[in-house]
Amino acid sequence: MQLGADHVQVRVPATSANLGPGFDALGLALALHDDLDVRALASDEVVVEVEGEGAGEVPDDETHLVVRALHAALDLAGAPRTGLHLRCVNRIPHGRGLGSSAAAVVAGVAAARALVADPSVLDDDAVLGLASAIEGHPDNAAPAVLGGATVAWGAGGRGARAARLDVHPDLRATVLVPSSRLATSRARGVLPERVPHADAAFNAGRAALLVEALTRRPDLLLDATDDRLHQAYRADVMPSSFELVQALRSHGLAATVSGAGPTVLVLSAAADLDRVERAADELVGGSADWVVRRPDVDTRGVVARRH
Ligand SMILES: Nc1ncnc2c1ncn2[C@@H]1O[C@H](COP(=O)(O)OP(=O)(O)O)[C@@H](O)[C@H]1O
Ligand SMILES: N[C@@H](CCOP(=O)(O)O)C(=O)O
Repeated sequence: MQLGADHVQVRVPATSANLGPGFDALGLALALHDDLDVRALASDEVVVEVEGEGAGEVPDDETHLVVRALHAALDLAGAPRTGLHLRCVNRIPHGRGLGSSAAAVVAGVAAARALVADPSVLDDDAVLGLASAIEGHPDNAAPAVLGGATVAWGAGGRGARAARLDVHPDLRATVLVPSSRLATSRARGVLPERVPHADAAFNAGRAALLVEALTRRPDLLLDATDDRLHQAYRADVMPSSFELVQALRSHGLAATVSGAGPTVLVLSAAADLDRVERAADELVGGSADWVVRRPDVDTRGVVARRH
């Protein structure tokens, strides 16, 4: 397989995984994007420039996450690894539970798909499978690839799979992003090996209800986002986020920890945005530790175009 282009641009969304009860399964794409400009070089040199989130922190060589994913995708497509000039404009905050690492991996794989002569060898299933294998979380990778809301699952030897849901046009997302970071690996490390059967049953029902709430009945969001499988276990490593989720829920708002935290996500109907804003203002308004944002739902997923 040869390359079919030497210059591509990629836009990839942030994602919020779990959405409460859908641990490791449900996710939502948010219109907060990283932009990448990728040029294949004739030499095997790798040059990485980063502006915005992660600048001065992430590697600037072939160990950079985007480059690693791009090279792995070229390998999968049977295309030669190439030198690269990668320029990233990053807006997704790192280590906050908004899927920055999944976005980086999906962007790298999508860039490879746009670079190779025959993109069909890397269809959406292959992109999702490879991205999940590299990053480990199909619940983030799936909405980053497909946009909208997604249900992801591991299909044994067939790798990760996902179904896309069209979210209700009235669904709105508000994120309360703290200044502190929490590595996903740390937040996974505090989870128990086993959970009570009753809690598993509780979450199965709520996750099923959440599909209905996301797509047809936003009025059900408060009940549908309740969870017993991960957030309480993680409270000690993100006490402020856990308290904030509880306080928002006591106001009747569908708040959850976003991904592995510490960002807090509030899902609501458009008509309830004023209530969300007032509660956020009451709870974190004026605090230098929290930024409140209201990204649209991203319906496209990753987009890559050749130049
Ligand atoms: N755009 C990016 N480019 C390079 N590395 C990235 C990028 N985004 C995330 N990473 C890596 O992933 C780490 C964050 O991953 P993780 O702990 O899973 O948090 P998140 O919830 O943001 O995905 C960063 O510290 C960085 O090492
Ligand atoms: N299901 C995972 C999701 C991790 O998302 P991230 O955005 O925090 O990386 C988990 O809850 O561990």
